[in-house]
Amino acid sequence: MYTIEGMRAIRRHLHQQPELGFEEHKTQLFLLDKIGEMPNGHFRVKTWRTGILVFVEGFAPVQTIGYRTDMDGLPIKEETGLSFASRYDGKMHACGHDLHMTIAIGILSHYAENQPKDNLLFVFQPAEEGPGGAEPMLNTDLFQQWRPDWMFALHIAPNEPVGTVTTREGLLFANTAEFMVHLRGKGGHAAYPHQANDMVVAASHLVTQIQSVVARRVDPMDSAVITIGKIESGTKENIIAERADTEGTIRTLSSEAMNLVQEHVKKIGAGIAASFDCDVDVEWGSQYKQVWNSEKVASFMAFSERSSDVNFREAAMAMTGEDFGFFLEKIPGFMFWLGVDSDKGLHDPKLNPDEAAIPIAVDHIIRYLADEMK
Ligand SMILES: CC(=O)N[C@@H](CCC[C@H](N)C(=O)O)C(=O)O
Repeated sequence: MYTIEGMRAIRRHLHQQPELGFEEHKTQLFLLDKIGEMPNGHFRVKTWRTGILVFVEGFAPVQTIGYRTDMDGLPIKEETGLSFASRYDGKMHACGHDLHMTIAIGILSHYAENQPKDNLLFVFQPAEEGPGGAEPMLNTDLFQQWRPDWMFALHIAPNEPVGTVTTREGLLFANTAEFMVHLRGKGGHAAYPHQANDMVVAASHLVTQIQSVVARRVDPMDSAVITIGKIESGTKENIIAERADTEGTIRTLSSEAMNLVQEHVKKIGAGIAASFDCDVDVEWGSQYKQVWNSEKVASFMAFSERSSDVNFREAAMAMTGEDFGFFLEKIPGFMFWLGVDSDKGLHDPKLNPDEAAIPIAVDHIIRYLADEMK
């Protein structure tokens, strides 16, 4: 089994080579190497696109338990200044997937040397940040052939101290929908706005009106967030822009609120097109199902509560998204947060999770699985 130093080296290697969704080729090769180095007579290893499935045969199986990690990095320029910072300009493991993968490898290395009683399925899933690897992976014959009876996963929590584990029954993470709005008008000279059709002004109205959907359309007892994370428009201060392109994401606690918000984004797009006499095209990207923890989480919560190696607290719902929700829609299971104590949060260029959380998670999960396989 990997030592703490061994796991740290794996994490740092992965951290240096972040790859975007479905481009995790080097990550896949590196993980396959690590899996290949383990005593693996009872492992069956298959790849799917840039992902990996490892089926660990139990010696007296009555169930198959799945454990999933995501693999991709984000298009963020790292600013941590760490000696092992990303070597790929403009890409960073800023959502902790380097730790997630390391923890999965750490657990797997234990079962390489200690054949489990039940079957285990380790799911190394690509493209969590987009366009979404969970849903297509779930639908493969390969996954269905090894389909677990239940499964679980973790996500790092920068705002929680190391040693803290939190989760809850029911909704943990929100429904999400990415959207892109493309506005097309007529460019021109800054001094002659009446001869042009300014897409900077149209996009500004669009962004402001979209924010009013949450304030004035969603039931305040429900909840939603719309973030426009990107606007691209214009070339120079004295040229009226003929085009503007925006990208955003919608987060809701209920699927009803998601339908309502999407309808209103479309209506606002049509309204902007009419009032600014321009073309507006609303395009939808990845849409993730909520992460809904089944009753299965109760045994993990009870185990964590009585464990002296972690501090357990019940989690609040979060507006983060996770395509692990697609697995949980079809297979009972749960996700939990793992404290990594970073003063910078997820998707921040200075995110710096404390690596001390890695062996704590590995040990906690191995002991939990031992309890579940009794
Ligand atoms: C845990 C986390 O940060 N997850 C991402 C998931 C991205 C979903 C999708 N790309 C979208 O933006 O809708 C998150 O941003 O919450």
